[in-house]
Amino acid sequence: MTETLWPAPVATTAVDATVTIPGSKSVTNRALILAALAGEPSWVRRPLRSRDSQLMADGLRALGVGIEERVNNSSGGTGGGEAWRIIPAGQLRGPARVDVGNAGTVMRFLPPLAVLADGPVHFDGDPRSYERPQHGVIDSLRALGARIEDDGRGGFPLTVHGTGALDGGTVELDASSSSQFVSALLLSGARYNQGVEIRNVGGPVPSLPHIRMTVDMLRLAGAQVDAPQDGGEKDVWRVTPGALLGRDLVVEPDLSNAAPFFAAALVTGGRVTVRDWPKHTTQPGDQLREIYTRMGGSCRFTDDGLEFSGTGVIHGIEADLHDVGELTPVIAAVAALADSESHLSGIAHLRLHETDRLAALAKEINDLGGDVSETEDGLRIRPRPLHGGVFHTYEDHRLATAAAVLGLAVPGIQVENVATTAKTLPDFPAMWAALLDPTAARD
Ligand SMILES: O=C(O)C1=C[C@@H](OP(=O)(O)O)[C@@H](O)[C@H](O)C1
Ligand SMILES: C=C(OP(=O)(O)O)C(=O)O
Repeated sequence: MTETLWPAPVATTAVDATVTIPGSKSVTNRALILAALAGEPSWVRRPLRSRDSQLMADGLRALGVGIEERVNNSSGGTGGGEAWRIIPAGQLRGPARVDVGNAGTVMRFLPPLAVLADGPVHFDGDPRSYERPQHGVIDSLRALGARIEDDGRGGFPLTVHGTGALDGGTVELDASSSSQFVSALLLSGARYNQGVEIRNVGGPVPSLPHIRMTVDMLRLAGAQVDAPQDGGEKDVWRVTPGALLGRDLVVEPDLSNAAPFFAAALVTGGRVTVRDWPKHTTQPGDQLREIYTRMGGSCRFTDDGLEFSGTGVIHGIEADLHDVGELTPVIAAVAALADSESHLSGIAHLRLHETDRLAALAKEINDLGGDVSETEDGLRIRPRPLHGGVFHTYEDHRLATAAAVLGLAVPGIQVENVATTAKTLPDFPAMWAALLDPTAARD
């Protein structure tokens, strides 16, 4: 097979740009699920339009949900731009076929909703979807009363035999490999006859901010939720049965996708502003403010958004990224350009993400002359002078953006399959070019 290679542009001067980052994947896909389960239509404004959100929208459409994509709507409130009108199905329908791609949110969030369809829903996805853990969703749904046929190993392809309703109740699971198991059951749980109570009996759950996002969004849709974040029992989440309200929601920019753009400020000693950075958010990307500051940058809120400045000197970092694992690839790239060693921990679960991210980062950075080793639960990164070469991305959007960050400082990096960024950031190569072109960046 021939490789498609993208020459990562080198920064010849310090960047100085203001960037609009498309909507959050995690917020968009939760908003779509909650709108599909609501008792009335909803608006989702400034949604992310990417492979993962398109897969979610197509999956819901297959189940009978109406999703009208409108550009420049004038139906009021929050200004122009894109808005999706979501019309719940009344009765979700089967038979249906759903492609989950390699989208964790689609593969985990849709089966719990499909149990409410009135017929079989067949799920399949990319080869990697066969390897990513699904047991926390499938075994739990079975324990709550659902009939599911799988591949014999508890994963995709699988068929959920929807019967229009699910008893629900209490379920124990091991959510140490993905927070998405908990979010998935909570999101649909309000529509189960007895609601759902989820008890994690495994190790610590990663990505807790993403569960907070689920809880907050459920509450805003009118659901009653108990969660450890509010003093509830540790490792127990509960949603009471009830109708969900339609909402009019503006999706925040995807703060995790801001990671490479702020990294450009750090690496080049420049300045990048991300527009519309929320003052309060459950997105894990908000922790970039603290992490990149520890690495030598500084940030401040301006009238436009959040401005990050770098000096060109980057410090290594000791960081437990258990809560914010999806930031790891870009942080690892920045760390490889630092003036001292870094140790990233708490991220063993990244071996089960889009690819084995720990192995991939170590191999690809080392192939450029780096010195990265895998630890039991993370990476040790010792900065070395790097050289050009092909950086493989393993169909992982965040590997591609990490490679682009390295390319700012290291001439001759060729990124294989940069198009994989379309999972959450379809216009990445054009956005990156605009970042580096002062006239385009001053938009
Ligand atoms: O619920 C979500 O939207 C997400 C939860 C996290 O998954 P894990 O808990 O599997 O890491 C995160 O890494 C992923 O990018 C998005
Ligand atoms: C882990 C990620 O995605 P997914 O939703 O597919 O789990 C990610 O975006 O970094």
